[in-house]
Amino acid sequence: MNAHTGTVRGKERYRSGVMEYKRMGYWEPDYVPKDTDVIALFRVTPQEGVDPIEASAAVAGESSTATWTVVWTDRLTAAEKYRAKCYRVDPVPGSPDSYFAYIAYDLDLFESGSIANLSASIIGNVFGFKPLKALRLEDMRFPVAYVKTFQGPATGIVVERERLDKFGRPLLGATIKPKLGLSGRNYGRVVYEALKGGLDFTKDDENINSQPFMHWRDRFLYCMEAVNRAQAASGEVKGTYLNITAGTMEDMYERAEFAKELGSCIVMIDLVIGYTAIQSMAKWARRNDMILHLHRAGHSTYTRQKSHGVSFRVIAKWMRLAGVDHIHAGTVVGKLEGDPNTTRGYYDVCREDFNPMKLEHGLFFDQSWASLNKMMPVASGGIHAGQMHQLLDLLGEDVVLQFGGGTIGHPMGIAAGAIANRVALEAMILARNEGRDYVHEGPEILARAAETCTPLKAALEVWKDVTFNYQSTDTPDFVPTALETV
Ligand SMILES: O=C(COP(=O)(O)O)[C@H](O)[C@H](O)COP(=O)(O)O
Ligand SMILES: [Mg+2]
Repeated sequence: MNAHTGTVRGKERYRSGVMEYKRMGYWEPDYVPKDTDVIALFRVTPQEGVDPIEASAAVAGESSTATWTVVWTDRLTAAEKYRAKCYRVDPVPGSPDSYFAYIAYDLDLFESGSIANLSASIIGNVFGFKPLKALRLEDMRFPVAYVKTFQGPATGIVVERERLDKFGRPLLGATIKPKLGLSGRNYGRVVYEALKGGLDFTKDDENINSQPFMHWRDRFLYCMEAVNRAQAASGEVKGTYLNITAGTMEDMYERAEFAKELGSCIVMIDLVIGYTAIQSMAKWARRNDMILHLHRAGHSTYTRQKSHGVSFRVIAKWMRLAGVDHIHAGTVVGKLEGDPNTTRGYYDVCREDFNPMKLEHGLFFDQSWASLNKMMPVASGGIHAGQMHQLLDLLGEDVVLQFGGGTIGHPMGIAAGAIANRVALEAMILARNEGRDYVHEGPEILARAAETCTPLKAALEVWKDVTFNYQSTDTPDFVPTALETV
């Protein structure tokens, strides 16, 4: 036995019976993670009376090689290597019942290029484990050797901008509303008005697939007619995310092929199709020069609560590996959950070559992306033209700003809604480029632009009081404090 860790070794280790996970070798406080290890950080809330170290070692055990009892067949394997090692357990600041457990996994535990395999290990069983009251996967660090086994975003931000011929500003989009019920022809009219008015993209909603009121082929045909007409009218490249989500892979491929045949530059999938389907579509998108938009439909069922589930930063990392080009990543100011600091961390995962550890943004590890393409984050959900200065400040330039209600709900019509958003954006970009303090002067810059743009004036008037100021549920655990000097 190792006196320091309590790990049992030799013949005793494999005596039949039940042994604590920490004694079986899943707790190794002296372990220094290798550059090639995958690392996972869990927020562990043990049941009352359960030792946090044992609870964390159990997570390491059950997410790698262990079961509830000693098995002699371990001896037929390189068990010491394959065992995941919990090497650090820290109390969570301000939360006396939970602990951050750092667990290292040898690279050989994972199949190359498979999110399904990775997630089956890391989140496969452990979330239902009885000694734990709750468990959350907060963050992961992937070694370069593993990152390189994935394709990464099919197109990437740089090539997307080149294909669209749009530079130096965020892209503008809109989700077609109402979400359900429009016929193909009326749907196409909304797309046309929004694109002709000045948006770059329109988008199917997450639950628009092929319903009795509008079969998918009708939607694709009318939408692409709208795109082509709007391109001709504006002289700009336009796109509409045709949602190819369907009940089977065969149906998805059929829809994707039809979108391509009609000349679409972009297709869309929902997160609910599953990791393997997402990776298949990313490969299809790469082969077919298509931008791949991902709507994170369903994510809040497991990402929103801090004590249990999977942080969206982990989903964002998995999706960059899996190879989507666009990912919904939050708006901060809109109608859906999004703490500014936590959201900033997601955006960094999408857009940086290298993420330095930044606890105040929820990033627990340095992460190199090894030249994988960057993902374009998409800000969508309850945003409007009056927030343009905040959106530019909080989310930056490489982002799609998507105004669904904030385009289609405009009192003067859909095209006017699009004009309002485009003029607000261009006024703000101009102010930024002129070096003005556009964050503080934002309302004034918008009001000035509205003097010569009636649609913007109407948008500012109708949505002037709309804010969504609620408490965030997913805030970082660490805040920077000023260093005291004497
Ligand atoms: O339909 C919308 C937004 O419509 P609107 O612009 O009218 O509010 C999107 O599905 C949500 O933004 C998704 O949320 P998230 O982007 O956070 O995943
Ligand atoms: Mg939606």
